[in-house]
Amino acid sequence: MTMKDLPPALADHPDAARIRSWSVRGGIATIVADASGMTSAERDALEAAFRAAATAGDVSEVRIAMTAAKTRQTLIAIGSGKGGVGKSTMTANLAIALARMGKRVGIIDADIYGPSQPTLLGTTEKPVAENDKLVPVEAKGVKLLSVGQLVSAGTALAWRGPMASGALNQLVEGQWGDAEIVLVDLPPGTGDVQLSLIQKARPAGAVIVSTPQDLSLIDATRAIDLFGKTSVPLLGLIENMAGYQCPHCGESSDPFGSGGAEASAAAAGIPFLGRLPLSASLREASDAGQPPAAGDGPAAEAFAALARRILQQLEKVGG
Ligand SMILES: Nc1ncnc2c1ncn2[C@@H]1O[C@H](COP(=O)(O)OP(=O)(O)OP(=O)(O)O)[C@@H](O)[C@H]1O
Repeated sequence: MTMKDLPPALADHPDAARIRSWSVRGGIATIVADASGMTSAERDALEAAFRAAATAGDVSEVRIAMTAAKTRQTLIAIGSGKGGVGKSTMTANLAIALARMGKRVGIIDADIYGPSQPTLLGTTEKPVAENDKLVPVEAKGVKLLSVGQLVSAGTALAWRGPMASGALNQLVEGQWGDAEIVLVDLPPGTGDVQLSLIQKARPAGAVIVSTPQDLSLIDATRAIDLFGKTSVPLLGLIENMAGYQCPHCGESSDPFGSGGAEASAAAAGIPFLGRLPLSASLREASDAGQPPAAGDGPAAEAFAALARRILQQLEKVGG
């Protein structure tokens, strides 16, 4: 019996294209169907619908195997040498910008010192576990698993090496399903927690976020070294809080100097991906769970441009 012999009720099902093989022997029908990209509830519903549609005529028993081609996620680590440079804000907005470009995107918020992604994406939903794996929540079109969803910020802060690594593994090994790109918001710094997370997650590339001050750039160089030592390709450096445009007179100034990040990137031999200015409205919107990348102002365009450059670099390193 071939696919052409599908019973009419099965052939007419809107998801009939998912049927990979069909056979009947001794009154037992066997269906193999592709369940890629479906949630477990959708998968169960489809299995029940196929079973009902196949039970006709000589068929007294239906065996169904739902398979899912595992989407290989491309992980991109977002790191910084020091805290407070806007790494989490950047991660949330880049994820949304990538999603708006049609990518299926996830975020792993591994920042045990300040897991802020739930706030940035405006969600308080907690992930559930299915088959011992955490199922990411959806917010602003992005899948999210965060340390902040598992424990209080104070608890995470007190974690030491193995505990932190164990918890972070749970995030990495979550049910990322059809997500193509997963951004990993790393804890700031270059210690053991970062090292073991990088070794475990094996990101396809890393992006470093820095502010223009010399001290931040020195720390950024340490983060660059960390990825270099662990053989993770550096996709480039983003300069955040670069320059300030006065909301009253419109005049631009560079309180922390200008050109430092570009020079640091050049010295380290990595691409400079672009800059984002210091902006009170960006801070207010981000902290209120309204990422500007989801809107259509100049900030959304700036994040989209950074996201495009990241994809270009990713292609170059074969990620
Ligand atoms: N370009 C910007 N202009 C103004 N404020 C910004 C900008 N980028 C980030 N911020 C603000 O700076 C603060 C720190 O940002 P964020 O939490 O993203 O930094 P971080 O590097 O992830 O810090 P940590 O790793 O310590 O949690 C937040 O209040 C955020 O809204």
